[in-house]
Amino acid sequence: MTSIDVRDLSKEYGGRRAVDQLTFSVRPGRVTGFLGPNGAGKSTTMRLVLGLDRPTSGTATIGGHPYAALREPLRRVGALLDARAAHGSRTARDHLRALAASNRIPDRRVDTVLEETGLAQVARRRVRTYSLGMRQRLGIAAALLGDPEVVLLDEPANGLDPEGIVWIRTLLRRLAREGRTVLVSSHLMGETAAFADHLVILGRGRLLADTPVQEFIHARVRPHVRIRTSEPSALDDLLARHGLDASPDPDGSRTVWHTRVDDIGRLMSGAGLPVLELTAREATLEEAYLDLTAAEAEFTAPPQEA
Ligand SMILES: Nc1ncnc2c1ncn2[C@@H]1O[C@H](COP(=O)(O)OP(=O)(O)OP(=O)(O)O)[C@@H](O)[C@H]1O
Repeated sequence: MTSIDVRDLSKEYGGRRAVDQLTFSVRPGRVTGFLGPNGAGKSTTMRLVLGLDRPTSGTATIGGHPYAALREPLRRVGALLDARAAHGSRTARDHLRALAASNRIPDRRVDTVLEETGLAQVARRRVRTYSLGMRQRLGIAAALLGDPEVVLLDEPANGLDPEGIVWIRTLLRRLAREGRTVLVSSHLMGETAAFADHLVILGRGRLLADTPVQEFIHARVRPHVRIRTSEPSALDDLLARHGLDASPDPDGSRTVWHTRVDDIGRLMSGAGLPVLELTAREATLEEAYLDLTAAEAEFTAPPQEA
């Protein structure tokens, strides 16, 4: 089983730290979502892992070895960094065949990944005629070509239509189920929550969180229930009597924190209060992420202009 291990990794560009003393591991058999605001250092970290850039200090290894030391790297690690990387004048099929030939990957893999990424019907068209979503699929096809144990994808859902987004989610889940190590950056919180088991979150080049998705959400967002009744003041009295923390919403409903619909429902029916609405609010990854990044902004000085 192959992990990605990042240890004390730093990268400076002209004295500015894009990646700052980063340490984390990406484990096999799960999808790790790689999150952080624009400029947080996600792409730089991926490039360092892939040996496309040299660290200022620290190490990034795959299965204990730097990428540059891997034999037949495409058979070990597949990556999508920039969907524009393919030559526009080539057909998708020729692009993949050239990649396969230079990495001693059997030609039959080309047809397999074209099928897998839904490009088989358009494989003989030149890449320059492709939409962004089709290029994205081609980049993913190239990443999967060597049947690698480790897959790194930088914003793979970029440009995909709703059907493509469902497809990528299913693909990522399958890759993890097959025991592969999958690191995926994204700005789409709803999507990340749908495909990721684990999160690594960066802010200004530093590690902010390395945690299972569910633990992260539950630690940062309180569960709550929304209630609407025709007798709001009686409801307020009832909630206060039971020591429940409630806040009024603009439409007259109440949000009650740290509680469940079953408990509130029982309480209201016991008190004979009419229930017009009673809804459990599931905490979302977006809420938890925004809570983390807001806390981070509060405790970090703004960057100095040069
Ligand atoms: N080749 C480079 N030369 C100079 N600065 C760079 C270079 N590559 C990245 N940076 C800087 O490093 C920082 C991190 O950028 P990076 O692209 O890694 O962030 P990111 O988290 O991937 O952002 P996004 O979500 O916008 O893709 C940014 O301030 C960026 O301007």
